[in-house]
Amino acid sequence: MIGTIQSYKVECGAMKIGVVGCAGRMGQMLVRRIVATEGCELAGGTERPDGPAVGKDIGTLAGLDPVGIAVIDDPVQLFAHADAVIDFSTPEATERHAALAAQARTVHVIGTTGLNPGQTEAVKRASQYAPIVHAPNMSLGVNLLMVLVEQVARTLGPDFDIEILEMHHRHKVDAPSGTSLGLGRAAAAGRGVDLDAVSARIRDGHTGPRNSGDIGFAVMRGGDVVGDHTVVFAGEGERIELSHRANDRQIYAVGAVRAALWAHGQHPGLYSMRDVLGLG
Ligand SMILES: NC(=O)C1=CN([C@@H]2O[C@H](COP(=O)(O)OP(=O)(O)OC[C@H]3O[C@@H](n4cnc5c(N)ncnc54)[C@H](OP(=O)(O)O)[C@@H]3O)[C@@H](O)[C@H]2O)C=CC1
Ligand SMILES: O=C(O)C1=N[C@H](C(=O)O)C[C@H](O)C1
Repeated sequence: MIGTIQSYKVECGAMKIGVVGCAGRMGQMLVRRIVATEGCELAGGTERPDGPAVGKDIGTLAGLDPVGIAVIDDPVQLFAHADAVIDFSTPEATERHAALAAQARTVHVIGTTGLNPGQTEAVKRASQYAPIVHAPNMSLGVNLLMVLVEQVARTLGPDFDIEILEMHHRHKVDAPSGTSLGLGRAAAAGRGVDLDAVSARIRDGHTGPRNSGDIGFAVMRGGDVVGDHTVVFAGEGERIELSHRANDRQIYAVGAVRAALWAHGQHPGLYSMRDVLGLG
């Protein structure tokens, strides 16, 4: 185990927010956002044991001036010390972190995607003891898109086929994206069906015609694309497309810090960005 926690004070009485996976693409964004946000104080950050960032200054890693806090590899310390911990890491790490949040009664904001059903269930169990915000996408735009998709799916009904397309950068490891699956759940809710019963995630070879009522997914990976999502409603003679394009990861960090501030003082429970943003 390396390092100890010593907060970087922004202002007295500020909310102490820690970042697990603080050297990652999102981790660095989050560190910058916390330091820049009034009412927040950077509580520290972790990386996995033996990770190359352990022991380095968190601020320097995020492209800031040094903040005098070294990256540690012990999440127990971080969860005990922080008021909230933001987690954009891996499904395995997130499952362990949720148990620590429950133990320490610390707010846990989870952006990690690709959790399997067991890991999702573990997060749900942990939320009996701590406020947890879990969302596959923290941006205002995407969460609004989810509301619109549900409304459009409800209005159009089954005559319109629903297909969900996404493109992400070459480093992304899970597919379809958590956001695509969230959009699929929104469309399924609009239609009053269970997504698992209607989702078509792989098409290859002689597939036969499209099953009526399916919600289809298509995935592209390449370059440095931050995150593009389109929901297509294809009918006879016309097509509606609802799209969101992310140009900057900052939108996710803004949402995650907002979620941490919102969840502070909430009762234990599992919350979504719809709760945070008041989108119903
Ligand atoms: N909800 C949302 O709005 C968004 C969600 N995401 C999701 O966030 C997750 C992370 O994405 P991204 O930042 O691009 O990925 P990165 O791989 O860049 O970052 C993840 C970081 O977590 C670290 N990590 C791995 N295991 C542990 C551990 N046990 N303890 C602490 N840190 C650990 C990784 O270290 P190492 O590389 O050494 O393994 C890495 O630095 C993905 O699931 C992605 O889909 C992304 C953007 C927006
Ligand atoms: O890995 C990413 O980058 C992103 N992941 C999230 C997802 O899986 O939906 C959110 C966003 O699209 C970026």
